[in-house]
Amino acid sequence: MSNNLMAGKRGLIMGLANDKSIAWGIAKALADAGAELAFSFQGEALKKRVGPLAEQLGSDILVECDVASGDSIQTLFETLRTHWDSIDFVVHAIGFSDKSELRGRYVDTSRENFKTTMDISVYSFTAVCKEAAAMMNEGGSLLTLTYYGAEQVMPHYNVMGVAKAALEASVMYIAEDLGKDGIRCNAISAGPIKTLAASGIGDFRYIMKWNELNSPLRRNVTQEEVGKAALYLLSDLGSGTTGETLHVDAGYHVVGMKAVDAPDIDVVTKRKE
Ligand SMILES: NC(=O)c1ccc[n+]([C@@H]2O[C@H](COP(=O)([O-])OP(=O)(O)OC[C@H]3O[C@@H](n4cnc5c(N)ncnc54)[C@H](O)[C@@H]3O)[C@@H](O)[C@H]2O)c1
Repeated sequence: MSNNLMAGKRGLIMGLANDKSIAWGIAKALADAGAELAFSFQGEALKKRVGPLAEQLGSDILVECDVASGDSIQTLFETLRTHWDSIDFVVHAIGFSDKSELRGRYVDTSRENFKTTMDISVYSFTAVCKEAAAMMNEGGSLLTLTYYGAEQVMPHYNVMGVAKAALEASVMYIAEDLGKDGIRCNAISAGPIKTLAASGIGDFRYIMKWNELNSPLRRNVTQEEVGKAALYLLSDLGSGTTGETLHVDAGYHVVGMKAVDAPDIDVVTKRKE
């Protein structure tokens, strides 16, 4: 399904860990639409995974960046400037929390993990947007990834839910700050997808099954579907949209109660095992 929606556009993908990452679904859709891509990766250990994937999409700009460090974010953009004069888009597909706190009660969250979760999952997007905007012209587009746990309580999502609520609020404030320069800022609220980060969330299989049985489309979404929505928000198709959190969740966010045709989840789980 190739198209030219991103022809002539250059952008940075942050948060690619492997071919299950949401960032991979987005990167593929953008490359397919003609975008030129650069990738950042968290640490040396990930380089050997991210390198071959970037190569598959014709990219040879690979820069290490740990978003916990302001210097590292600055170095990333300085390095990008040595390759490109300007940038058209950034995808921020990064989140982190201590997985021992992604189960049990939110009320037990430690101060230390609260701060780390907010720093990596929320502040980093703001810091990245500031650096990216300085390299962007009118028409620039910034995108982050969020989850429904920001709006409603989801089992085990705990402090990540609080962080995603803050991230969605950041999207609105960034949209206002940068809108005057013709730069847009949006989020995609993706339904549950089996990735490395998701495997840290308690009972994730149960959450996936519940969504599959109860979302209006009666299935889960794929990385590719998130990629298509990202293409809309990052290309000129989305030129009138900013400050938005777009749900790509098979419609799950509109549901208020278990579907009448959804079987009892315990029965399903037992039948599978
Ligand atoms: N998988 C889901 O069900 C789901 C649903 C909605 C939203 N999201 C969000 O999508 C985004 C991408 O996650 P994913 O599910 O693709 O998992 P993933 O594990 O593939 O990606 C998470 C990425 O975050 C990066 N990261 C973590 N700490 C970092 C740091 N300090 N510096 C730089 N990078 C760091 C990791 O290196 C990894 O590449 C996250 O924000 C996640 O919360 C995921």
